[in-house]
Amino acid sequence: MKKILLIGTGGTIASDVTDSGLAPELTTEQLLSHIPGISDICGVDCLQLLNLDSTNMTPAHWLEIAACIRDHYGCYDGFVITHGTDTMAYTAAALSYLIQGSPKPIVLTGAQRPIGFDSTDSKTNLADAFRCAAEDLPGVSIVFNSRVILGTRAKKTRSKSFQAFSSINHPELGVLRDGVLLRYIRQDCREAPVFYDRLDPRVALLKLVPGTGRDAADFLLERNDALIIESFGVGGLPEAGGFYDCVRRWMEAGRVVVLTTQVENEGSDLGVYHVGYRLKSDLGVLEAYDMTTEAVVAKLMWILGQTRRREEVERLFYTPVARDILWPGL
Ligand SMILES: NC(=O)C[C@H](N)C(=O)O
Repeated sequence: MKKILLIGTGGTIASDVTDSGLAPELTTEQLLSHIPGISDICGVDCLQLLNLDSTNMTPAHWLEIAACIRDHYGCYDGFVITHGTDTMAYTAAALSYLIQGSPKPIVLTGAQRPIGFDSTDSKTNLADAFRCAAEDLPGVSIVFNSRVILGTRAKKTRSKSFQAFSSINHPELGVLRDGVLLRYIRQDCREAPVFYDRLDPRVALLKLVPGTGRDAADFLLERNDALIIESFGVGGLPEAGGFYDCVRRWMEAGRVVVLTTQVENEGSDLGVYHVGYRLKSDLGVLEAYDMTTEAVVAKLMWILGQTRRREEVERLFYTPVARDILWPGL
């Protein structure tokens, strides 16, 4: 029987009612006690790493989770991480860069309703996560509402209903039907994973609204090593307001600027319109293409944790990791 390590980090799944709203209180042992049939699926050891609402999760916590998996990697066949849904897609992306090519499953799950509630998605999601962790499902994925989503492609697209996550610009890896995993795609993996233990958290995100001027970009670029600008449509920057000068100046000062889009599906294509064309051809900004913003954030933190050399940053950014970027022109 497969041996799985359950790593608890908090979230709604582990939450209980308090005077000031739901808060994570349950331990991993208490979570497991809600899945009486678990011994038919796999053997489980419990490890309580954190107990946080995922709003409080930081890049330092991502490093802690990755280090925990590295420390226990040899002793288990797979890993289940219970996590809040609000920032689960960021953690899944971060783990995809911090633990590359894992032949063993690293499965994140959580819930929209606490495990102790009469109506809850917690039990199904947790049992399904164990089923997946005990299968041949390499790499980092999110198992939620009977779907398996690649760690680099997940996005929380519903704040309340059970179908909380979507797979963006990539098919789902599989589905669970009556507790059986039907795997559509098997992620590539190596014989042994490559672990990383450094991130640069100085990565900021600016979402444009019509009329946004350069002040906000200047403010963020002064204080960070990279800025992701979520612009409109296939991408571009407003021609009024000094954005081009702002980006040029900060790139000359060594900052990394990435253009992406606020549109959820199909990604950027900066060369199409005049408002985007020069950004690439003259200034050399990077563009996200079909990557999720969550993956861009985590990838930049991972890259800048290793190097500041411009050509190396660019090479790593456009090199696919766990199918995070699949733009045909690359
Ligand atoms: N459904 C959830 O888990 C939401 C919770 N606020 C969290 O992200 O920790």
